[in-house]
Amino acid sequence: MPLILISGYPSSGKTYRSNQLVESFKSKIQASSDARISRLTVCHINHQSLGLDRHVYREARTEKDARATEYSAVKRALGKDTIVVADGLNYIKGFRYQLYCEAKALQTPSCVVHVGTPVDTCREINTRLLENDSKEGGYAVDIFDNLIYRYEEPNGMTRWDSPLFTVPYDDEGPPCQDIWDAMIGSEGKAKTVKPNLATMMKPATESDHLYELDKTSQEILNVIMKWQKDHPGEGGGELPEAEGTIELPANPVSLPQLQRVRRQFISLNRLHSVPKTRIRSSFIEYLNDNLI
Ligand SMILES: Nc1ncnc2c1ncn2[C@@H]1O[C@H](COP(=O)(O)OP(=O)(O)OP(=O)(O)O)[C@@H](O)[C@H]1O
Repeated sequence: MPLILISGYPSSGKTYRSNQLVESFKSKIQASSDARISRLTVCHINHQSLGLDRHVYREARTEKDARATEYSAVKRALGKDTIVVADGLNYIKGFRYQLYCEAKALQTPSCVVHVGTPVDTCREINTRLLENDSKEGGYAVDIFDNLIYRYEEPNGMTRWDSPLFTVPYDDEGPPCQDIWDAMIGSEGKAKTVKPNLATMMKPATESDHLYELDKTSQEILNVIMKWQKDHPGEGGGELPEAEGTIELPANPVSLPQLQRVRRQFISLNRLHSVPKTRIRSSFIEYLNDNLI
């Protein structure tokens, strides 16, 4: 069932907003006479429920383990009659992308709720929590600064961060009704999502998987660079390829920019392997999402 991915700076109020959302959804479920709705439950997954400590962010290894724990908890809960609220920093774009793929593979919708508390307010809250030695939270200052620095803000233009709901600090609550409509449907009809190429991925068995990822994505980059060279000054363009159309943005794309997206794609698909026959189309899809 649907995935609601919460994202925000450290101490921005992610749990505060998640609790509001969970309460609102529970009331809706309780009040519904539709059997498809009343059998739903809401699963709120966060550091507390997973027994994780904020110190995991001090080291790359412990942070990676914590992310893997969150990932498996979300994946497990998604398969049931459950609305999953993944309340975490979820600050890495690639991590949000992977969770989006998990939801999509189950043909269930997902959205991102960005807790848009400004940095200075987060810092004030964090300082207050630290001073009060609160059990509620508070990050060591260096960890807090580092997480702010690394935060990759959700972008509603990309498939995996959309629909995107932003909650300003002064708002009374998140737009619960809009989120409910997007995830469950205004008529209470369970929403389903069509799988796409990026989500129909199966673990690769080919031993040359990495080689293929590298080679195919480089070929696509060469096509783009050649097109840009042959069409100087032409803003944007659509390059029909055998397995998808590359949509180039109005401004020319530099090679380092393309290489960055390519590296991201390769590292994402090392974990979430795309079959050899779909590498080309998946990479085109990924480029189109990232070159806007
Ligand atoms: N919009 C808000 N209005 C009032 N209080 C808020 C708001 N946002 C956060 N708070 C308060 O700030 C404190 C920290 O909030 P919360 O624990 O939800 O942050 P968090 O982002 O989940 O933290 P963490 O990054 O540690 O998971 C809590 O005491 C919460 O009640």
